Amino acid sequence: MLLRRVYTRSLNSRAFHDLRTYQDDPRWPGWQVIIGIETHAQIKSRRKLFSDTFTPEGDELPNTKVSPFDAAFPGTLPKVNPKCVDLAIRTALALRSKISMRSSFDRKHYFYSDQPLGYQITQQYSPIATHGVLELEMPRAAPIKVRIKQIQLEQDTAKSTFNPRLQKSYIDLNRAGAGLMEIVSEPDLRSPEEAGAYVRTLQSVLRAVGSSDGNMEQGSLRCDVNVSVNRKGEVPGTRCEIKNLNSVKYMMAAIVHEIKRQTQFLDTNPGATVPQETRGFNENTFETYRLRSKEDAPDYRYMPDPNLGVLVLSQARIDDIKTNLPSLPWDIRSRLVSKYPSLNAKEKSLNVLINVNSGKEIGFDGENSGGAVEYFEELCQTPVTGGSRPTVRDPVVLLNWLTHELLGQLASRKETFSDNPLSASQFGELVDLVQDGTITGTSGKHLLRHMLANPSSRRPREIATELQLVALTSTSSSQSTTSSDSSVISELEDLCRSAVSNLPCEVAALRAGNKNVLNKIVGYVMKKSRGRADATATRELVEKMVMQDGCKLTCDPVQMCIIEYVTGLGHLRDPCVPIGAVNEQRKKGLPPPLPSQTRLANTVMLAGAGTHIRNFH
Ligand SMILES: Nc1ncnc2c1ncn2[C@@H]1O[C@H](COP(=O)(O)OP(=O)(O)OP(=O)(O)O)[C@@H](O)[C@H]1O
Ligand SMILES: [Mg+2]
Ligand SMILES: [Mg+2]
Repeated sequence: MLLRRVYTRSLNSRAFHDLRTYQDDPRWPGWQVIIGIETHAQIKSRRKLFSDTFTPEGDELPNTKVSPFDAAFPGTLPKVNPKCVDLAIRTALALRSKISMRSSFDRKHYFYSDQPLGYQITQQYSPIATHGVLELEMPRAAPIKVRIKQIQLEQDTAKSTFNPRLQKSYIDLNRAGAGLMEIVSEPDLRSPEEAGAYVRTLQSVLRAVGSSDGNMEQGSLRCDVNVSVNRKGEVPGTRCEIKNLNSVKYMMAAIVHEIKRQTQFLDTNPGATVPQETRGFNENTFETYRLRSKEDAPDYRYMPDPNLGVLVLSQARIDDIKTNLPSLPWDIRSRLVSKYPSLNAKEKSLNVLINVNSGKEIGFDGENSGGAVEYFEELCQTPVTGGSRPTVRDPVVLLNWLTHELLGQLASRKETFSDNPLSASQFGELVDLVQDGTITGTSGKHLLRHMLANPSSRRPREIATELQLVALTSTSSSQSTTSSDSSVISELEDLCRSAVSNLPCEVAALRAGNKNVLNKIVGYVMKKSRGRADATATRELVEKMVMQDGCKLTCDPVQMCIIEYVTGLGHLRDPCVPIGAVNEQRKKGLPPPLPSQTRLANTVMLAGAGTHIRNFH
């Protein structure tokens, strides 16, 4: 009976074109662009959709994670994995969809070597969820609501690789039968940028609920993009579908090329419609190319899968999943911003934190502890370490250290947040040491590197002392008691004194009023102190030492001019030397020529005795 049911394709043709007001785009004036995206997300379930074989993680040998059912042995039967269903329900709830209490599976027939069964089991006609919404935050524009047409469960295919040298195709069945969710949007997107924002937002939702890695580079998220164009006020054009895009960048480039191709076609063929095609994208030329036309489109001969009954869900199961649904990115963001208003200006870093929290390397079957947001909140809630009175930590400083330094250093160690060996209390203390001036920012980074490489439960202050990272500072600029003891002060003074005597030209230029060279002198001290010197204290000390003789020119202006000239500081603008002559020497790798005595004398005369040399420049 069921087998005889005839299925017809039905495209949801709600009047989407009048949902959004037309906005002219200067890149293609007079044209409206309509985009709808089909996303295939690998479900992060420990086992496959219809067999109890483990889902491959990507690093196993080919054909080692295959059950007889995945290899389509006759007589084997599918059995729905409830974990995949639960994760699809989580996704549906996060996308505010209507969950179907009864859904069913169809066979979509096509014959290809990566499809051992000869058909894919999917939910084309009675999907697990429909009528969802995904809201996109757009920079400098109102948020956009994208309707989700449906979410369907389906099987992944095997992987085929072609060896052109041997002219052979290899099939790896590991991926065959792994669980996928196809998330189909309504055609509510109007530009490549909106399409990019849609995929990124969807990724963050999938990661937040733990239903998929959403990783395009590794193939756990793949997109088919449908694009059509129409002239302002006209009905939507025919869509072309660009298959299998594996990065947001390529997807946006494919859309741009497709818009240009379709508008050009309509301009040069008045009255014609764009032929409906399935297209591919060439990652080298950034162009789309024809794969097949509507006429050659396969007839999938959909039919209900007779081996799988109706998938019936209970309200209690849905309610239970809803109660335990992890926080969604936008809820986390608004909670953090309302708690710590200064974070409002740190949108990018907040996004990084929230994305990490959702965990790129999320656990199987939705076991996602995430934890980055929790870690951050613990940092913020703990008062500054060691103070006599409890002082509140600055959330902006903590967020910067967490997203830039901690995550950056973990990434350079090829590790992720879940590998972080520092407790919130250790990391917080490290930031406190930098904030109170006990160690410099550079030393803080060094200390962090050391603590990541040598995990222990030791306190950062103890390690900093052991590694001799305590900042070199002066009494006047020091805020911390520990760092202002006489030994560190005299060490800084010694370093500054040595800089002053080792950099005579820079010192002379500084005396002449060229404040820019101060950075060079401070840099010298920094280097010699291995980043321990406090920059402000060093600046103050150097200036004091250099200016001890007074800021006015004490030496002969001619001599000063030569010093400035020889050091190359500002010689390009030195009226003593013609620029052509300087460049000529430069090309030969030689120092600039000395000015003639007469020119020099004129220049010095122009400067006037006692005037700072910088006045020339
Ligand atoms: N005029 C249009 N312009 C751009 N996109 C459109 C237009 N009409 C529909 N779409 C989009 O095309 C997509 C159609 O996807 P759907 O899965 O329903 O069908 P399909 O592409 O025919 O099937 P398959 O899953 O086999 O690829 C949807 O994302 C929809 O929003
Ligand atoms: Mg589809
Ligand atoms: Mg499609």
